[in-house]
Amino acid sequence: MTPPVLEAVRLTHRYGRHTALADCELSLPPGRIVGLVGPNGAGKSTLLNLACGLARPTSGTIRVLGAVPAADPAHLARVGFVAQDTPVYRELSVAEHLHLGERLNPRWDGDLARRRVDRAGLDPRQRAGRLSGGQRAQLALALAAGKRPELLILDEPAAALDPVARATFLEHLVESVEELGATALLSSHALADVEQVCDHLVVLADGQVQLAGDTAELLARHRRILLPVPALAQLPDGVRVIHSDADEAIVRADPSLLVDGPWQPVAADLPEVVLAYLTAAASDDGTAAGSAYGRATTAAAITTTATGATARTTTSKGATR
Ligand SMILES: Nc1ncnc2c1ncn2[C@@H]1O[C@H](COP(=O)(O)OP(=O)(O)OP(=O)(O)O)[C@@H](O)[C@H]1O
Repeated sequence: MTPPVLEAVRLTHRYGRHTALADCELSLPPGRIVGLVGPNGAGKSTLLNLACGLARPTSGTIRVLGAVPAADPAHLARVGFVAQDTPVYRELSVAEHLHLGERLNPRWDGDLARRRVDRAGLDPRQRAGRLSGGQRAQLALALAAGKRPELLILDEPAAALDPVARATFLEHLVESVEELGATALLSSHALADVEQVCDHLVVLADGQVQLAGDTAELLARHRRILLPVPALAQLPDGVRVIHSDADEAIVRADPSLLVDGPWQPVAADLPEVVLAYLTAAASDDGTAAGSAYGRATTAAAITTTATGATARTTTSKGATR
């Protein structure tokens, strides 16, 4: 069996008394574009920082490409990281960034980095401080790709971009990952982006993994069922209601279990499945996230369209896990 690119076992990280990740179990297969989604404060950046070796677990373990993250310079060279807000050196030109990349990275592929810069239409003489947000993100992506990483980690790289810049960035990201033959792990609040480019999904909430798997498989295992509420009680064993409201539910089940009954199963899309898990997680705990306020912010923090329109969301009534 191919070894996982990232493996977390009982991974826990605390900031003082605050637990950001609690006993996380995760195993990411290679060759995927993995979407990491969850509301604000879910622990996404913490997980990505641990994967890059920028932080150490409080307890439990995380292994990346078979070793402790940032175990040595050779391991560091195998992981590319695009941090939140895609930081660059404002005073340096695009060409100087590429030169710096060459000086700092033993596996540097100057041709690839230049090709990415050309493809993004960046002027090598332009200072990074004068680039637009979209151009800065493209430069950060070119620099990360130039390392020829086996794992490319990106923390909400497109969050501040307008819809066109975001679509272009995602297109270039997919091209880069294909060219490198790498795995990418990408955190995002935009479910439409994740639906568009990711073939593996991790849903994180309350510092724990709520759902993980290849998107095609997850969609095959979930259905939206339209039903009169009393019919919930008639669902056969093996059907797990993730979330329900007055007249419909998102369930996890082998579709063959749903063939007979007073319900009507229809395909669920990725945003519907994600929102069902997040709403269920928000209503399960006793924190602000479980309150009406928490549910509202959960839904608002997760947008489903590239233009930021908020998804149809449901109440948490009747959720079972
Ligand atoms: N340096 C820190 N010191 C104390 N608490 C922190 C620190 N960094 C993060 N936290 C807390 O840990 C939790 C997880 O934060 P994290 O940034 O990992 O979440 P996130 O899912 O990336 O959120 P967002 O989507 O808002 O970026 C939050 O409650 C946050 O307030």
